[in-house]
Amino acid sequence: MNTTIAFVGGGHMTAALVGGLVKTHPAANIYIADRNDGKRTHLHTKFGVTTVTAQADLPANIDLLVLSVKPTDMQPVCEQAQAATIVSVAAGLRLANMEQWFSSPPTMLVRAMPNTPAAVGYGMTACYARPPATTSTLVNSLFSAVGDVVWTENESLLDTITAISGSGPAYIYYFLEALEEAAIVMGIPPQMARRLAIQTLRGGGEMARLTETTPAELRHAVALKGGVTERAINVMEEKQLKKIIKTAIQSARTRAQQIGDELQSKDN
Ligand SMILES: NC(=O)C1=CN([C@@H]2O[C@H](COP(=O)(O)OP(=O)(O)OC[C@H]3O[C@@H](n4cnc5c(N)ncnc54)[C@H](O)[C@@H]3O)[C@@H](O)[C@H]2O)C=CC1
Ligand SMILES: O=C(O)[C@@H]1CCC=N1
Repeated sequence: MNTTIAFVGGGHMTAALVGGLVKTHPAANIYIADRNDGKRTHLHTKFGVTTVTAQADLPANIDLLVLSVKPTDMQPVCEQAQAATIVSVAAGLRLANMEQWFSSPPTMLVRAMPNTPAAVGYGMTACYARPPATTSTLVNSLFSAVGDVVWTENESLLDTITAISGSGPAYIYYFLEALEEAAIVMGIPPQMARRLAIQTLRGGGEMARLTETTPAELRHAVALKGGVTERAINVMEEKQLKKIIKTAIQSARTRAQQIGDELQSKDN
């Protein structure tokens, strides 16, 4: 992918995308605008990319512009944005809303929801394009360089996807914290506890990915009747852990929808 890619916003999500991208894409073709000095220094030092203070200082010949600021900071960024293909990774913000903000509308506008494991090539990104049912090869190559990509023709699904795979890494880290803390409380040395927890999560995920077996069947193959694991699963069932997780995810989806509503009502 020998294209010029620029990012507005050099925060967590951009750092993750660029971290994955530089493994296959020349750093010389990546530009990042961020008003924060520390973020610019960090990104330049770590990845060798070019950083600028203001969006207006980005080069004119950008093939792909990724807008990666907080949803509430998007309007002035869109007003200044100039590129044939523009991608927003902002949670909640709807494309119909964004379209009203461009003084120079792009030919292809995409709303994407990536996640931070893009940094290590294991990202998951969902995309929706305007006009609907179109896809962009350029945008697809950006996100497939850092993981898996799906396209949807239904923009509202992106709010749900945000709560599943956009936020999902945080749920996984939370579970990891719990696994690790349980191990330490029961006497395992901290370093070993982390290793046990991470490799178990990694192995479980990889096995679920590589086999045809369903997650429930994989679970039953571990939780033997009358055995050890069954006791733990029973406690999780009694405490309705699945219900808690589903309620939590619905709450995250509601927040994504709220962000979209708030930005829309600000515009009307
Ligand atoms: N952090 C995550 O896991 C994910 C974040 N997102 C989305 O990505 C976007 C960025 O999120 P983060 O990187 O986590 O936020 P962040 O707060 O870490 O980074 C935002 C950056 O934008 C910069 N900025 C704001 N306005 C600017 C402007 N006009 N010109 C130049 N720089 C400007 C800030 O200085 C900051 O460094 C958000 O819209 C969020 O919804 C999407 C998926 C996952
Ligand atoms: O929490 C957030 O708002 C962003 C969107 C998905 C993950 N982080």
